[in-house]
Amino acid sequence: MLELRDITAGYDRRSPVVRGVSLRVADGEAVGLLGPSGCGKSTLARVAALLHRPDAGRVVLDGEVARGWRHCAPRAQRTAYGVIFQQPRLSADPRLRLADLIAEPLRATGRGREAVPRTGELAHRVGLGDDLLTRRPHEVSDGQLQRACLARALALRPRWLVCDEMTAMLDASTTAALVHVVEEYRRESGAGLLAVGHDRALLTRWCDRTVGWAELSGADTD
Ligand SMILES: Nc1ncnc2c1ncn2[C@@H]1O[C@H](COP(=O)(O)OP(=O)(O)OP(=O)(O)O)[C@@H](O)[C@H]1O
Repeated sequence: MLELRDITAGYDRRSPVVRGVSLRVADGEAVGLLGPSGCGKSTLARVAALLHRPDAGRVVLDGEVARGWRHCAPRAQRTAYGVIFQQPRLSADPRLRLADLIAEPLRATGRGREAVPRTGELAHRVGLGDDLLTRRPHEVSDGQLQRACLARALALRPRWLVCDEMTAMLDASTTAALVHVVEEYRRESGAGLLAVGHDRALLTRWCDRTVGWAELSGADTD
């Protein structure tokens, strides 16, 4: 279970963007979080993935209260997540070839020896041809780079996926392909999913249930 308990978070303690929000994602469940632009969905998603320390409240991951954030999170908790953001160019090191980008989490956790076979397998899973793996981010399209970012997110076989507007920049066929990859992975691994977005039709189709920001926060938006 991934639990967000009474989370207050933001960038200025005097005016938090997330106020007293609670949300649970059960093991293996896919929850869609809908809300208008700027309401705080990404901030909450980053808190859920231990990437942003909340001002108040708790994140409880598989029964354990999270006490560290970003690089200070315990490795077992950090590596329990695969996170995919809206803009792949902001989350990809421009110097890395796609193969190295995909293998980054393996190398960072001392599993570099698995990198070559796993990279091939992951690239195949997300539909990236071998010819693209030697290119750098500026030499591929947004959709191709997002495929690589999804492969990277799956590299450590996470128990939880957090997709923050993963498909917002993509066309319909790439969107369908990436959602399919996530669902295929979830079927075989039992991973849970928190998918954030503002496309109601997509999230309703994709997730077991969707919740609106207003239901979480009592705000009158959504
Ligand atoms: N690093 C930051 N520093 C200061 N304010 C920020 C920062 N990131 C986001 N904000 C502000 O926090 C609020 C919530 O932003 P957030 O990105 O969480 O919203 P969102 O619901 O995900 O929006 P969108 O759907 O447009 O991505 C916005 O008003 C935004 O301007």
